[in-house]
Amino acid sequence: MKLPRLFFGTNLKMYQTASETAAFLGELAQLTADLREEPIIRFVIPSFPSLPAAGAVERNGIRLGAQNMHWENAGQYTGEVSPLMLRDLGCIDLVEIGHSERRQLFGETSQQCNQKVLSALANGFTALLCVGETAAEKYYSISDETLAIQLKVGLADVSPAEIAAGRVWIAYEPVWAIGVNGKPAPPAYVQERHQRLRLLLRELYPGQCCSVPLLYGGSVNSENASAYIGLEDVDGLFVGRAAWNAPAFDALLRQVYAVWKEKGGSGPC
Ligand SMILES: O=C[C@H](O)COP(=O)(O)O
Repeated sequence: MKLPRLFFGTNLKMYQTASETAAFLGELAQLTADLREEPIIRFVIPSFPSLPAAGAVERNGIRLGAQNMHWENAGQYTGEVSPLMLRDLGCIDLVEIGHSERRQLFGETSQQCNQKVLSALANGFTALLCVGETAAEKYYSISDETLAIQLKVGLADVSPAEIAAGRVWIAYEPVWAIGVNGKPAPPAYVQERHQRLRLLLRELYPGQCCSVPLLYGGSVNSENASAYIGLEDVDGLFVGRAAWNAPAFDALLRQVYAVWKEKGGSGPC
């Protein structure tokens, strides 16, 4: 069985003001309007303050996400944003959880990611759970162990029904491959990790793992994107720097879509 859609989106991290985000999204919506009826899920994940402005833009089906979320609806958590606050905006489709910058720089644990995943699902959002090993974990050949822990803990108590509904996405992003100092991962290495993640999902959710798209992220650009999306177990790409202006996002998406169609869709499961 193949996943019937290509997943392609960007995380804007702590870049772009609200007005810049709205301009980016508006241009992107126009450029990619003809792709709306294609089997592609396009998504953009701006900063919190940009979400209302982004929500007001005509997006032509581009989904909008938040970069993080607390698991409680309200409470004494200075500086945090609750699911209730995101729901109230009325424009959020997905919530990104456990990006390596959150785990590495702000000490987020897999248990906290799990609370966020459960809360995101309970609040009607799609949960985009990010997993990835550090350079040290790779050096000690424990990448798969790290990924298994992050996945199993992150998805604890997520029901097969939630999985079947397609409301959990996984992004594999090796920490050492992300950002300006990142080193692009060899495609064969990415395929091995994705295959292991798929096997793990199959064990956790027999018969349902096809409903979970596996996205790859980390220094994706026009040079390497075709190789990554051509991999058997890569269902989509989660891009940073290379997709932060609308023409670049659009061009990369079209390049990737052509390769994805050539390989006959995503999967197998
Ligand atoms: O969320 C996106 C990733 O962190 C990838 O960022 P990058 O493509 O700039 O390395």
